[in-house]
Amino acid sequence: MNFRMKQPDILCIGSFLWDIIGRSSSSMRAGSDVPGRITRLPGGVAMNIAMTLNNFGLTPAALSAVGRDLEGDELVGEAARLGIITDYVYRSEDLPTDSYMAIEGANGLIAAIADAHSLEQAGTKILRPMSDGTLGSETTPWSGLVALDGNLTRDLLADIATSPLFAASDLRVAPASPGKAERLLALVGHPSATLYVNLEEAGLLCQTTFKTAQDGAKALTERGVHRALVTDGGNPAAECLNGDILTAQPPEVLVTRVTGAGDTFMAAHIASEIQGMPRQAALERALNAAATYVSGETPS
Ligand SMILES: Nc1ncnc2c1ncn2[C@@H]1O[C@H](COP(=O)(O)OP(=O)(O)O)[C@@H](O)[C@H]1O
Ligand SMILES: O=c1[nH]cc([C@@H]2O[C@H](COP(=O)(O)O)[C@@H](O)[C@H]2O)c(=O)[nH]1
Repeated sequence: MNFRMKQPDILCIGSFLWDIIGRSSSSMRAGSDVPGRITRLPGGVAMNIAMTLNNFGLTPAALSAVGRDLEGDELVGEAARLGIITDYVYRSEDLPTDSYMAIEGANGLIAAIADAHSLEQAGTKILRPMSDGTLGSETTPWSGLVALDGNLTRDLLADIATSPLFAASDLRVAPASPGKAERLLALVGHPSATLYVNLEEAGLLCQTTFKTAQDGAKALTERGVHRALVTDGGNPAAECLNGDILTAQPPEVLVTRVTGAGDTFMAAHIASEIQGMPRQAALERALNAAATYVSGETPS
């Protein structure tokens, strides 16, 4: 087997796009026009998860839609440079590479727009390598890990929930944003999916608000989610599987960044389970890794 044909440890399905982030040290509001810095970084939830899994020593493969434009070439090149397998990405002739734009002031995120239209329009084409025999087929489906993000349309998520292509996979699912959290309702009732959500997203999925991660995880599984992991910032997180609830408290840290905390938690949890850690130990390691990340260091 040559290097290019390296078998992935996990398929990351969802958004691979460019994040364009404008940051200013001034406090901002709607209509502000202030000096600051504008950066462009690889982003999209599936890309963020893939990058973090890579930091934990895993080899992820991307399943996504990326345009055959300059932005797409650069994005695929950057992902490959970071160690992500990009051979299975659907490169569209007519759809542009997606992007996400956010404005952050001294007073936090002012607003963001996610333009994931190409991913949405490409639909099932992004899954072709799972059906044409490259990574699997209906008769011999992919039987490893899958990290799925909630940027896919609700219809495609509903197809995935019943598709024979995913019947043997260990499906780990993350919402794309609180605004898209409800799309994950398509996976309620799936026999083996694990959902990774924060407390707000747990509430959105259950059309209520929860006081603790424990309540959120319990309610999600009672509604038909196979396994739920719910985080709550610096407060205890919970995992519920078959009515059995585990909780653990993240260590106290000085917070210097929060964007990406949930992705770090999910990637560290998946990596810990691949290494054979039992449930409580995997939960604790993931909480430690995410706390280390928010404190400004790079966990591994
Ligand atoms: N203030 C904090 N102190 C310690 N750990 C934190 C803090 N905020 C986040 N974390 C870590 O990041 C994880 C995910 O954070 P959370 O805010 O719940 O998710 P999201 O980033 O998805 O909103 C937490 O479970 C914890 O491990
Ligand atoms: O509808 C979406 N919103 C946000 C993201 C991604 O999520 C990250 C920022 O989200 P947060 O601030 O919640 O960490 C960015 O990388 C962005 O590309 C996405 O894929 N889809």
